[in-house]
Amino acid sequence: MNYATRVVDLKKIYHLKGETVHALRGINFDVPEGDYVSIMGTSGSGKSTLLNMLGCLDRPTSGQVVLGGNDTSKLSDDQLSQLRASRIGFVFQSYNLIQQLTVIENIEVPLFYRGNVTSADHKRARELARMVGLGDRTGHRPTQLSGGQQQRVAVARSLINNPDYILADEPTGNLDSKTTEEILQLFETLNDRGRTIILVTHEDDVSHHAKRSIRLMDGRIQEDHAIENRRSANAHGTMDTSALNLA
Ligand SMILES: Nc1ncnc2c1ncn2[C@@H]1O[C@H](COP(=O)(O)OP(=O)(O)OP(=O)(O)O)[C@@H](O)[C@H]1O
Repeated sequence: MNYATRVVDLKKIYHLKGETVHALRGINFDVPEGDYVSIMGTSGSGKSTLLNMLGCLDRPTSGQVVLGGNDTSKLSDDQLSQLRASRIGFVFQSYNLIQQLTVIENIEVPLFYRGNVTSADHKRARELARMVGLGDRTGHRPTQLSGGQQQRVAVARSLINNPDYILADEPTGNLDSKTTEEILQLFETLNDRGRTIILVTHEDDVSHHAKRSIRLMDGRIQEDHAIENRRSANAHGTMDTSALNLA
């Protein structure tokens, strides 16, 4: 089996004003390619800390995050940034788009970390814009878009480098219920097409769209199980995903 990522005995200790905080106390799990995992847990259980490790944004105190066969703990900061830019797609609650850039330019942002942008890249960015239903908005700037449309730009941006997985941090936290369904439909369709998704949420409704749920408690995995009676967002979605096979 091929794995998008493997997490081995991951520990993170913070030292703050003489106090020691065990944020992660030995986390183990594998994410096979094509999985759709939701990570849940109460406030302070370690979700953000784990997300930072999965996104190679911070280093563990001990243990490993293995990404595409690379033990990330052995990489330099530069190698880690390179890996992050090329192998992980990020979607954040607050979209994190650049206000001065158009839809297409925002989708292309991760390419600049990689180096030159080719005409094939421009074509792919346009295909991704179309895929998320924004083919007629490519010249718009974020302020001219609704929250749901901005999040669609972020999803397209997360795919531009063909990442090993999409890491989504409360991606629907700022959206109303109808738009939440649209974004979840998009994730579902992406996952149906083989994309691996790891999503952090505190909402049961959102979690139930995933295939698998990992629940953290006090820095440990409390539960890791397949989701029965998965909820499908398709019934409510209005997004044109016909171009997905181009991605
Ligand atoms: N930079 C830091 N320095 C010190 N302690 C930290 C730091 N970041 C997190 N912690 C502590 O680590 C523990 C886990 O925090 P974390 O932010 O990972 O939890 P969380 O599950 O994401 O919480 P929330 O849902 O509230 O965002 C908490 O006790 C927190 O106070």
